[in-house]
Amino acid sequence: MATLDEIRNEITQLDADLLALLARRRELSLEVARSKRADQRPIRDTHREQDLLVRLIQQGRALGLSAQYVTQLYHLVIEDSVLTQQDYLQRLANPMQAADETSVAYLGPLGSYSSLAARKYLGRYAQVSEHSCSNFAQVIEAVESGRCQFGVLPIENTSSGSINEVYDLMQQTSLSIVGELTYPIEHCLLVAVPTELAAIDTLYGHPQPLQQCSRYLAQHPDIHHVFCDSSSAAMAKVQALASPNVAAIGSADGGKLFGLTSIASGLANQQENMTRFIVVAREPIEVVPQVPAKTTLIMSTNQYAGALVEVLLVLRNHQINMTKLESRPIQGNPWEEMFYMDVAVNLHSEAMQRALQELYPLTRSLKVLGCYPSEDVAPTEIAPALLP
Ligand SMILES: O=C(O)C(=O)C[C@]1(C(=O)O)C=C[C@@H](O)C=C1
Repeated sequence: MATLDEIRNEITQLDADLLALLARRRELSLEVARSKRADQRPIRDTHREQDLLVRLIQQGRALGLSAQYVTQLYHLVIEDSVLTQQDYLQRLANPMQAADETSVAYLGPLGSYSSLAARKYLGRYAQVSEHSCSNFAQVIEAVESGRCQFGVLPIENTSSGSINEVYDLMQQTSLSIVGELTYPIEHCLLVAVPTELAAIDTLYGHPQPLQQCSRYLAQHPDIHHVFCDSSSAAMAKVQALASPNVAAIGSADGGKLFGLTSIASGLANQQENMTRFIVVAREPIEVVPQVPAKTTLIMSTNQYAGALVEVLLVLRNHQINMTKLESRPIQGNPWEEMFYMDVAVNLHSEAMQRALQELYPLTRSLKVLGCYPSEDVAPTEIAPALLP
């Protein structure tokens, strides 16, 4: 019988082979992207994906691998392939995004959810210079002034809803939205020294995570909450205090940067706790027709009954799918509302251009905040009839 070391050596070698194969697969998907660019075909081909998944499930079964395992694996592989192709085509169309180096501003020092999201979004750049800010307005200012190429701002959370301050800042700025990403949020109670929940009397946290964990925190009414500018500021505070009576609320990954350990996890009201971030830059980008796009609009409607309905009818008549509608008061004009809208369409598509022509006379003000690649790579489901 082989020794444990021998078996592990074989696993190590196998893993290296798997990675080399995945890297080769990625190279091939880039070749596909080049060919699709030449004949203007969309990146996504769900028929091809269905065929591929059905075949792989059959092959997997013959090897003793479950359909669920194979499907999960390949959803990930295909997502990577689609994103790699999108990124390639987008860089060709937007030379400003083709450089190896970039800079980004976000809320909170290293370890904040915004910093983790920024790192994920800019993962393909060889070098990223990071600027941490202590509020959202500073993030906007860092990009407006040209000190940073990108700003990453949270816009909505599945648990606590829209982040109004960011919507309000977007009313004022000349920046464009050039990207989006959704980042999973896992809130934990983080401590600096070994302790237990019953000993905690003070909890440091950013108001957003505290709100997202309101139900859990309501079960511990004796714990006093102290608001901080960011989750990292809360973690730094707890690290500095090094007391068994204090904790911070934040991600386990972020906590590690401050030497903190988690004593309770999964605290959010909603189990699927995700934050959607927008990425802003000084110049708008172009989204190539092969890449699914989203456009964000901000508008104020005329003050008569049914004005918003008319706007929505224009979208419906052009078969434009609205993925988000948010209203915010107009600063300085009590009782008047601004509407933010995300629509799943390219700004330069014929449908959107026609809709805009009809929307201008129906609105008092209308501004396009940006058109950017949609990050959703919805996994292809296999029609039951095709299941092997
Ligand atoms: O075959 C293609 O057209 C590809 O783009 C490659 C690929 C894949 O990774 O297998 C990726 C996206 C498509 O939706 C289908 C398949």
